[in-house]
Amino acid sequence: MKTYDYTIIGSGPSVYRFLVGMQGSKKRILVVESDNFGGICPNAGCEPKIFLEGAIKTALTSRDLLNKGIESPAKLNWNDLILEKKRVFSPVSTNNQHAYEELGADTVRGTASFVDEHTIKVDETLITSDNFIIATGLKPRPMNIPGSHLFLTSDDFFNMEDLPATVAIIGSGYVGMEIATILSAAGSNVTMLQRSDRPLRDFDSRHVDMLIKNMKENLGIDFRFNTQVTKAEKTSNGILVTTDNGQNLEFSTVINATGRIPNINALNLENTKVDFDKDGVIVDKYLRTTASNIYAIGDVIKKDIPRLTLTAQFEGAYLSAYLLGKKKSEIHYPVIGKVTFTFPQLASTGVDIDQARLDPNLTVKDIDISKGDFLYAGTNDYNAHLSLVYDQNQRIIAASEISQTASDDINIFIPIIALDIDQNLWNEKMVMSFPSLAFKLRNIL
Ligand SMILES: Cc1cc2nc3c(=O)[nH]c(=O)nc-3n(C[C@H](O)[C@H](O)[C@H](O)COP(=O)(O)OP(=O)(O)OC[C@H]3O[C@@H](n4cnc5c(N)ncnc54)[C@H](O)[C@@H]3O)c2cc1C
Ligand SMILES: NC(=O)c1ccc[n+]([C@@H]2O[C@H](COP(=O)([O-])OP(=O)(O)OC[C@H]3O[C@@H](n4cnc5c(N)ncnc54)[C@H](O)[C@@H]3O)[C@@H](O)[C@H]2O)c1
Repeated sequence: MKTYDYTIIGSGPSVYRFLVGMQGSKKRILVVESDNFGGICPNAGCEPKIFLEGAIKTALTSRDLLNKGIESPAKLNWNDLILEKKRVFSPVSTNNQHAYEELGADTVRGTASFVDEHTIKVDETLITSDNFIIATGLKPRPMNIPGSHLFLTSDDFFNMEDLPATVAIIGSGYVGMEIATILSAAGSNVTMLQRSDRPLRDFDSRHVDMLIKNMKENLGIDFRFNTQVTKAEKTSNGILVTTDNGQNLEFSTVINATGRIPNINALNLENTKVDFDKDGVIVDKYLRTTASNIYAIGDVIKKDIPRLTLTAQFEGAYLSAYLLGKKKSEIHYPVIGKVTFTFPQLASTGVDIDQARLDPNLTVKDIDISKGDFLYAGTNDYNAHLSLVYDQNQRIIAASEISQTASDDINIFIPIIALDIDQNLWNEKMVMSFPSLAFKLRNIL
């Protein structure tokens, strides 16, 4: 039986960066994947999502400019769009498997579970390894209510060949809000059923309110807050859902977007000393679990920082450097940018802006970047707004933007915060392209 130095369970973005870091080390590495190689991001997450978003954004931008220079807005054809997505993304898993092999790893398909701390079973085959790395990510949170088997998940959404006439999305987090934008732009009638009164808790609440107003007014999305679905049943026309406030609502399709939970059930962690709870595998500041030869990276670990592709990759890169002795210090996360790819987009970086508004030592500047000195800093975007947080030294420590270009604009603020760039440095060392938001910052850093 072949034995390995490192066996990795899962093959998502965290693993890709780990393998890049281990390249040339001569370590014997195995990657075990139960589903698609490359994990969620390139198969049923960020990448197919942003592919769909390209067409969606074009159509919605043209709608926004109707009678302002555009005569007939672009109309989406869902069937064509989803077929094109399938054509482009069908080779992704195989390509990733090959890429991992080219990086020096063996690969095997199957579901891994621990037999003991040095052995896993992949389907019926036993594999031994000196060390393991758990990188199994998250999976959709099941809803324990009658009829929940009728609901689709985000994985199903990416293969939905027919556009539903009416769709309910349960949960208004990142996944729910992005799917709602895409489906409503394509022509579905969308209703959001949200348990609390506040979606997207990670983002500035004022900008979230602006986003919801936009999604209601421009996309016609119906938001129902403080609403929980208590049961669902099949009807001749679709699915009838009942809510805790006594509503009976019928939809062609219902999508469960109530969050994602650590994908650890199949691992049989009970056969190891690895500690875990409902929020994930517990690791120390070196990404070591409580079993001395088992590490964990990516979305599956219990952490306070956002669960995103690039934070997962950062952990993969850190762990490879740590295991090769190139890095001895604890993991220190960099300044992180977060985006929801809605229309408009919402993006932020740095400290929590809602908290900053309550802190007497901090100043928040709210800027309408669709008007005045900032006019058309982005595109012809009539809803653009930027909030910046300054510390006592007048240095920017956070930014939040809602606009059609927020996902790119936020990247201006990441180096400003991470490298502590002040007004002098900005104006002396850099000339931004013009017209652009970056250029318009020349007087406000
Ligand atoms: C709809 C959607 C959109 C997203 N959009 C964005 C975005 O725009 N930007 C962004 O930064 N992030 C986005 N994310 C989050 C991003 O996809 C994740 O943060 C990232 O994929 C995490 O990488 P990972 O390496 O932790 O594992 P994952 O990508 O989650 O991969 C884990 C892999 O482990 C496999 N696995 C699980 N259990 C086992 C087992 N027992 N044996 C073998 N294999 C196993 C799974 O099949 C999976 O392929 C999105 C997520 C979703 C769901
Ligand atoms: N653009 C991006 O970067 C992006 C996009 C998609 C996903 N992601 C990542 O994927 C992960 C999962 O995102 P998500 O949107 O699935 O989860 P989430 O936790 O962000 O959102 C889930 C939402 O569902 C609501 N909810 C929970 N139970 C409910 C119930 N019973 N009824 C009604 N509402 C309910 C919650 O209040 C919350 O608003 C996140 O970690 C995120 O970082 C990122």
